[in-house]
Formats: sequence, structure tokens, C-alpha cells
Amino acid sequence: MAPPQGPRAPLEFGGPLGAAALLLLLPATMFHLLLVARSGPARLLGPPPYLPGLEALWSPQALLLWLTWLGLQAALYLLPARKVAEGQELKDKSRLCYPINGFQALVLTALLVGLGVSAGLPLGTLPEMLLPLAFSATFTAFIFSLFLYVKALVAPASALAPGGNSGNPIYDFFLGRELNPRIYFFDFKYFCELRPGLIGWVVINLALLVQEAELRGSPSLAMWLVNGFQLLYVGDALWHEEAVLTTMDITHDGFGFMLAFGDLAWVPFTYSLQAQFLLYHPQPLGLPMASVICLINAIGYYIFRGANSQKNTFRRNPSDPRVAGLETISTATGRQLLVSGWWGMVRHPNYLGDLIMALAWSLPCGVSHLLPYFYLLYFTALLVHREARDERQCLQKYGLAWHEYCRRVPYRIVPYVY
Ligand SMILES: NC(=O)C1=CN([C@@H]2O[C@H](COP(=O)(O)OP(=O)(O)OC[C@H]3O[C@@H](n4cnc5c(N)ncnc54)[C@H](OP(=O)(O)O)[C@@H]3O)[C@@H](O)[C@H]2O)C=CC1
Ligand SMILES: CC(C)=CCC[C@@H](C)[C@H]1CC=C2C3=C(CC[C@@]21C)[C@@]1(C)CC[C@H](O)C(C)(C)[C@@H]1CC3
Repeated sequence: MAPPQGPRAPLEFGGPLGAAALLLLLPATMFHLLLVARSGPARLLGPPPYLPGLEALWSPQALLLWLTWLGLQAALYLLPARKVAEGQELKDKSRLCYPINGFQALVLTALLVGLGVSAGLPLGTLPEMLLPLAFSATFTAFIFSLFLYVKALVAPASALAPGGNSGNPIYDFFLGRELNPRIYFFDFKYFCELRPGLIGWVVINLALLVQEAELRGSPSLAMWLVNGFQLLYVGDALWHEEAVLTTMDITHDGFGFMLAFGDLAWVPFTYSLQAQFLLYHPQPLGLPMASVICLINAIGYYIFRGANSQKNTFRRNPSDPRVAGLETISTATGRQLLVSGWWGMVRHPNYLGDLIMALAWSLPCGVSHLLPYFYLLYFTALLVHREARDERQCLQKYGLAWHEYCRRVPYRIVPYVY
């Protein structure tokens, strides 16, 4: 059994009390959003329109559907992959292997959903099941996190994450103890981060579009835009699946309730909020405004993809001709930091692009309600917090070289603002 690592890693998220509060607050917020999106006033701030009883939340059919969905995605994960990629080096100097077949899973899911619809599958009824489906996803995330917590008790110390091993069970349950929990080749964190939640988000959006078409004759332009933008985002994530192997979630964070709930429940049921809002609150949108919004999304995507690809190319091969001409700072670890190109503009250009896209996803919903802007507000808070966590880790890793980088590139996310 692995001993707890003690108080070496500083506690995050407000320690055990913060973690306990988030354990309740995150699911409560998700259900609040689901209830408010379908209510007439759609007020983000204020009490929910009603408190659902257990009979509105618990449905064996929804649980069965949810488990079938997880099973389908797990089966697609196990299909032969076009490539097997190596992850970052671990504490014991080994590297794990990951199948690169996420985009294939998206395409096969689309084919299966298409076949199902043409055989009479009532996709348009899915929006009515969102509440019990979200409940099933939350329930499975709790049970799964318990399993992960217990599994970590028998994991070797070298398999534990730097945080999440404080010895406080609530804090460790929330943050996650084991870095890469696996059964043979099946990596739970990698699977959850990109498959059931992200692809589920796209399917929920599509079901909302289908139901809008059934209700009003055709989907609105606003609904098309939200579906198109978010499909591009998910498709991009799966196309560049290998890049997720260098994100903080995979390389640093343990797998516990925060990521299990985030991946399985929060992403599909709250990231589809704009499409949910549009189904119940149709918004007029003219072509000129739609073109401006498309331009905003394109700018955001250009920055997001450009910055992420530049860093990934550089990390994989610094002498790649696409990045070889960029200015760099050497660090004591032997790794270099980019100080020109996207990473010379601000210290997190990829966050800037992501935030611009988040704005473009809300704008089709008009400006009469705050609710569709929830994602933008939450995401700003998430990225500001994430950026602070990343800066702490980079300072620890790179010391003086990081100070030099901060001096050369003083702004964090938005040039001349923050
Ligand atoms: N939609 C959503 O809900 C979310 C989306 N995201 C998105 O995920 C993507 C990944 O984000 P995230 O994992 O947080 O962080 P990043 O991809 O920004 O990775 C940060 C790491 O990049 C490396 N790095 C930092 N500066 C430089 C530099 N100048 N030159 C070279 N390497 C540098 C460091 O690691 P090292 O030096 O060790 O390589 C650092 O730890 C982002 O686009 C973000 O917007 C993130 C969270 C949620
Ligand atoms: C509030 C709460 C429950 C927090 C948990 C945070 C998670 C929802 C996010 C942490 C990092 C994420 C990433 C993506 C989705 C959201 C979570 C899981 C991501 C898969 C979205 C698509 C991107 O292209 C990405 C692959 C870069 C990204 C990785 C990080």
C-alpha cells in the first residue's frame, strides 16, 4: 500500500473544506443550469424554477442508456488505432502508450447515430431525458471516483500524482490520487478526458437541433452556429488527440472526482447550455450578425490552434523548420521556452483563443439573457485559476529562466490587459 505523501504538495482549491464544498457545488450548479435553461425566465442568478423530486432525476432507462453510451465509447477506444503514441516521461523514467483513435471514434459514433436515426431512433426525445441522464452521469462519476480512490490505495508510490495525496480522504477523493490509473492498456483518465463527455456533448447538441427542427419546422441559424462551432472544437480536440498527452490534466493532476465528474457530467451537460437555451428560447439572428460571429470564432480558433500547434511541434522537435527560427530561452532542465511567435505575445495565447471562441458560442443566443454567457464566465475563472497553477509549476520547474520569460513576456492571457 502506498503511504500518503504528507503535506509536501501545497493544498489547492481551498484544501479539504474547499474540496468538500466543490463536491456539492459542482453537481448543484449543473442541475441548476439544466433546470433554468428550460424555464421561461431563464434567470442564471436566482433560485431554480422548482426542485426536482427523485422521480424526475432517477430513471433506470436513463442509467441504462448512459451505461450503454460508456460501453460503446469504451469499445471504440479498444478498436485498432492508426497510431500508438508515447506519453511524457514518468517519475520512474518509463513512458505509457496511448491509442490515437479518438477521431475515428467520433466518425464511427456519427455513423452509428445516423444509422440509428434512419432506423427510427427518436434522437429528438433525448433533450427530455437530460435531467435523468445528468443524474446518472453524476452518480457514475461518484461511484467511479470511489473505485479510483480505492484502487490508488494499492498503487505503488511512483504511480501517485504530486497533489491529491495529502492524507485527507475528502481532499484526495476530490483531486485524485493516482496519476494514470489503468487496467492493462485501458487508461481511464485519457479515455474520459476525450471520449464519452466530448462526443456526448456533440450528440446532445445534435439532439437539441433535431428537436428544434421537429418543433419549429427547421433549426434556427443560431442553433446551426452553436452546433457548428462546438463540433469544430470537439473534432479539433480529437484530431489533435496526441496533444492532450502534454496537458496538465494528464501529466500532473491525479484522476479523482474533479476530473471524473468534469469529463463525464460537467462537459456534456453544461457545455451544451447554449443549445439547450436556444431550444426553449429561440433567438432571431440575421446574416450580417451571424457573419461577424463566424469571424470572431475563426479568429479565436486561429489563435487557439496556432498557439497549441506551435508549442506541440516545438516540444516534439525543436528543430522542426516550422519552429526552428523562433527565439528561445534555455532552462537548467535542458528544455527551452519559446519567447517569440504566439508564446512571445502572451504567456498563454492558447487560453486567449479559447476565450474568444467561448464568446462566439454565446453571441448567437443574443444579449437578452445572462444564462448563455455562463460558459464564458466559468471558463474565464477556470483559465485564470489554471494559469496561476501552471505558473507555479513552471516556476518550480524552470526557476530563474521562468522569471526571465515573465520579464520578456509580461502579460498572461490578454495583451496589455492581463
Ligand atoms: N474547454 C475547456 O474546458 C478547457 C480547455 N483547455 C484548453 O486546453 C489547452 C491546454 O491547456 P493547458 O494544459 O492548461 O496548458 P498549456 O497547453 O498552455 O500548457 C502549459 C505548459 O506549456 C509549457 N509552456 C509554457 N510556456 C511555454 C513556452 N513559452 N514555450 C514552450 N513551452 C511552454 C509548459 O510545460 P512544459 O515546459 O513542461 O512543456 C507549461 O506547463 C488550452 O488550449 C486550453 O485553452 C483547458 C482547460 C479546459
Ligand atoms: C468545473 C469542473 C468540474 C472542472 C473540471 C475541469 C474539466 C471540465 C476540464 C479540465 C481540462 C479540460 C480539458 C478539456 C475539456 C474540459 C476539461 C476536462 C479539453 C478536452 C477540451 C477540448 C480541448 O481541445 C482540449 C483537448 C485542449 C481540452 C483539454 C483540457
